[in-house]
Amino acid sequence: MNERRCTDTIEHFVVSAKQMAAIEQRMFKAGMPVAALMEKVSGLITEKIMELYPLTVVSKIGVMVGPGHNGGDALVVARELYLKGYEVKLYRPLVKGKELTQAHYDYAISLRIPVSQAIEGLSECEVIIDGLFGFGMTRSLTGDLAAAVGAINHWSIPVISIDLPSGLDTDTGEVLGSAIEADYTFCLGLWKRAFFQDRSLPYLGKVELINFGIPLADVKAVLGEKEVIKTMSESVARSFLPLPRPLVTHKYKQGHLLIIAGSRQYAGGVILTGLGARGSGVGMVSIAAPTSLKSMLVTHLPEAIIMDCAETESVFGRGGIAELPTKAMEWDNYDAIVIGPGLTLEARLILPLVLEATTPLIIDADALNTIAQSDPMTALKSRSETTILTPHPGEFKRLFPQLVTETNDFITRTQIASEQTETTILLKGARSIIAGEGETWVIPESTPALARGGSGDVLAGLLGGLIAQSDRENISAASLTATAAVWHAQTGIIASKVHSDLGVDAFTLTQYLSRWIVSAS
Ligand SMILES: NC(=O)C1=CN([C@@H]2O[C@H](COP(=O)(O)OP(=O)(O)OC[C@H]3O[C@@H](n4cnc5c(N)ncnc54)[C@H](O)[C@@H]3O)[C@@H](O)[C@H]2O)[C@@H](O)CC1
Ligand SMILES: [K+]
Repeated sequence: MNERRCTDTIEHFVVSAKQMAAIEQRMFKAGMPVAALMEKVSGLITEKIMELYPLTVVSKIGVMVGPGHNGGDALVVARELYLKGYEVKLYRPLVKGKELTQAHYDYAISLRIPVSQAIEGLSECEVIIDGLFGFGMTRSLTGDLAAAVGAINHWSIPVISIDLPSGLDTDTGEVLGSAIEADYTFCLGLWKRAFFQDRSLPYLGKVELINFGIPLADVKAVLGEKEVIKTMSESVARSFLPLPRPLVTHKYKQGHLLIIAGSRQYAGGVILTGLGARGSGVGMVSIAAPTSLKSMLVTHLPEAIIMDCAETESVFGRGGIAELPTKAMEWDNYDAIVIGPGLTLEARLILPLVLEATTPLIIDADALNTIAQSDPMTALKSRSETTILTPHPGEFKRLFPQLVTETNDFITRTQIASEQTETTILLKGARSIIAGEGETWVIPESTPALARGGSGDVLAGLLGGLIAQSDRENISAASLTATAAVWHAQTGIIASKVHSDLGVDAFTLTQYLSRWIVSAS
């Protein structure tokens, strides 16, 4: 990988609870005192809280204290805030705790920081700090603990969770019994997997990583080569773009993308895919679509070469592609192919041929549903060139029903599916996940404004256009797929700032694709 694309910093790594514990142990073994690390981390959290809620605005702070080191962090934060002049009140539902946590509790009592015996004692607070459980949470919350979490979620008091909202599984983001719905979560040291699982998003609130100086060597030693999961940041994604363009070039040198899409029933998907490709900057776009769509496509995408295809009978109102013209199947003419949007299940007539193409292939929408009806593993594994699948969770389930039953973890699911099919997979969601060729990427930011029909068609075209014009010798398909996912998500964010979360229809989205690139300069 090109050196300027530095993803080797702490902010990029994503770990499981087990890996985090192992990394922490290496630091302790090397001599870092546990208590010193807790002081350092909690000092940084205290600063953040004071920035968010200065004493001039807020004075009463409630602190929930758990039995482990998450509770220890909370007690150090409570002490520091108390010493700064805040009115702090503790709630500690479990009397037994780890030694260091107990020591901090004893000291807090010696300072006369008040303790409430019931959660209701915190109901008058202006902010609540959740230090019940961190990555050591192993069992479901029940009894008083679950009741306390329920009470806090019911009040409208802002909650700040330390490390992660108590009650969430650190890896899968599942709610174990009951979980805090935080307004802010300060994730400590390294991103945990839960932050990139869609189901945990309603609990996390705004998230921030508190970097307290974990040595990179310890992270790498624990993760090894195989278990690395990284976030694709905007700056890294930008570094993967085919820029600057060479001064002397021509359209076919800037990539030629073939889009195979559309039907009479779903005529618009092919336009949106074409507009997504246009936004990618790709040199040339060819489109194979049913003949009745031709004049419409020429109107919307005058720059594209339209190859009209014989249509299937519209018995079910489908009017899909019956046959691809010979010209379309001269695969060597193309640098990438996108197949799927709006094809209907008539895709079965052409898909076997397209799978044989010796060109990078992006498979989306109805092409995925068609593959799901046959034997996906065999169909995909037999391909010689790069294959990228872009399912949303419904399509993923149709393709890999067994995996969905076997694992609750969206990241693991994507990784296994990629290994089994020897493809790169983009599992689309509020936090999209990409796995391919041994790499795993997660996309840290997006917007619900993108939850609109056609949004995926735009992404397929954008991704196809990017793959077609990129230096594939040096940039992996997984990196490019993650780049397209960041580009798409950030475009949604930019467009929603102008049009609101309700105003980013798929066409509007295409009009903002270049803004993300320009926004960096
Ligand atoms: N990783 C690091 O380098 C650092 C970690 N720190 C803190 O340490 C935390 C992890 O500490 P711990 O490993 O002590 O884990 P936790 O503080 O998350 O809690 C573990 C304790 O809770 C108990 N427990 C788990 N589930 C329970 C349930 N449902 N009901 C009742 N008890 C339950 C366990 O038996 C254990 O005693 C992190 O989240 C973070 O806040 C920081 O202090 C400093 C740096
Ligand atoms: K917590």
